[in-house]
Amino acid sequence: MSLNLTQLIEQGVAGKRVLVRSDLNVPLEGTTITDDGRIRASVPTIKALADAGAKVVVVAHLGRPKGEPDPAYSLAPVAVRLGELLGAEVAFATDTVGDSASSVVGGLADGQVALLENVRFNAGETSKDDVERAAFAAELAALADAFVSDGFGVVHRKQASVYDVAKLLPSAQGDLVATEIDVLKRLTETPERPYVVVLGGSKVSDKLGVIDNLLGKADKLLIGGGMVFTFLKAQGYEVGKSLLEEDQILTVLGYLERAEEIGVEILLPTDVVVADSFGDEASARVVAANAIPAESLGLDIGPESAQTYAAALEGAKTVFWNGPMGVFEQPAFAEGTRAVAQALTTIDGLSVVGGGDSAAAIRQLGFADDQFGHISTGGGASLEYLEGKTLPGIAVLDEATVVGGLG
Ligand SMILES: Nc1ncnc2c1ncn2[C@@H]1O[C@H](COP(=O)(O)OP(=O)(O)O)[C@@H](O)[C@H]1O
Ligand SMILES: O=C(OP(=O)(O)O)[C@H](O)COP(=O)(O)O
Repeated sequence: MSLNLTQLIEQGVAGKRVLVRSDLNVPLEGTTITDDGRIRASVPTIKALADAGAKVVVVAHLGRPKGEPDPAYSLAPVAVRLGELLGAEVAFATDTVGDSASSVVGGLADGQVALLENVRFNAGETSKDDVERAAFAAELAALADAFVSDGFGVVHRKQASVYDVAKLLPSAQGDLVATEIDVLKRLTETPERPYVVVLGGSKVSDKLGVIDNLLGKADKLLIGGGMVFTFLKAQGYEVGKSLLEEDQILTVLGYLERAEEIGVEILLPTDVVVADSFGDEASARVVAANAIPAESLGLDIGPESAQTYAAALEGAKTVFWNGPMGVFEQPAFAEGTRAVAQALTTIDGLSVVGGGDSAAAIRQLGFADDQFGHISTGGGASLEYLEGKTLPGIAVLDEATVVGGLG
């Protein structure tokens, strides 16, 4: 069992430098943060440590820069927002493990917070070479006396600031990671029935693994978004220019057959909103799902399907939703996502929304976070957990212990 945050704090963190891995990967337009959900979710762990008198050193990534500094991916705007949410200025280091980091961390008073520049500006962070990654992790570890893993969105990544550093410092699990895992456990171990899973979005092959694992657990699976068309094709329908993963058709057929055998309902849309080209709102129109014209592409589930899906969610006691039902970024293709979100707000039980785009979608459509049971900060991480995979950033903490206090 890994150490939790309270246990670490009880070891005495006052005056100690605690490195916190948070997931502050927020959407930016220029330097404007368009959804600060991940920063908000990271605040409680950082604040608990600061309140206990620790010198808190936050390490995080933004986007996928190529292992070298790239101003477009600077965390500087995030430091400002984090400071606003904490109610105290956050010292920002303009590098991750260089002179600026040393001097900022060295200058921290007890209870103060610093944020290091984007950890992915260093090739060692994401290197596939264990030695190179460990060397970079050692540079990070040199900045701190203890480590707290709180970036749930990255616990499925075997990266230096998530995995290797936990082997070098007394390490504990942060409260955000603990909460996320608790909720996901409820989805996999003893879900209250009926249990409905809604899957959409565009990363089709990423999500098929979850279907494999959840088929035996859920009562109903509702399919939306870009996933729809691989299913329709598997059933022998034409899908025009819609998103299609040809190499997954056989896998999908297998799921459809297994679902029928074990009595799990897989719902597919009966109508679809199509357009002549991607995002062409002017040409949006509703067609039957089995009659998608060859020259058009499906960008949302249709109104009849939206109603069917909302009805299928009625009375559910457990719901997991990952991936928007359509290209919600544009009003003409947002209604399917809105209908599912609306239905989720009426669930008398546990509703979990996972995935960066799904969370952004519900906020963009005007829903409030507290209308849902839990909004996960990790899309890929929650999917991998539900697939039954071992998450490196979680597993490594089970090996880490604090022996004899923090010294
Ligand atoms: N029918 C569709 N065709 C293409 N893209 C779609 C379709 N439906 C939804 N999308 C897109 O899927 C994206 C989100 O997918 P994904 O990243 O898988 O979700 P999440 O981040 O919630 O896991 C959105 O940008 C949305 O526009
Ligand atoms: O945005 C994230 O994941 P998500 O899109 O799966 O929710 C995390 O910050 C992880 O980022 P990564 O997928 O670049 O490792």
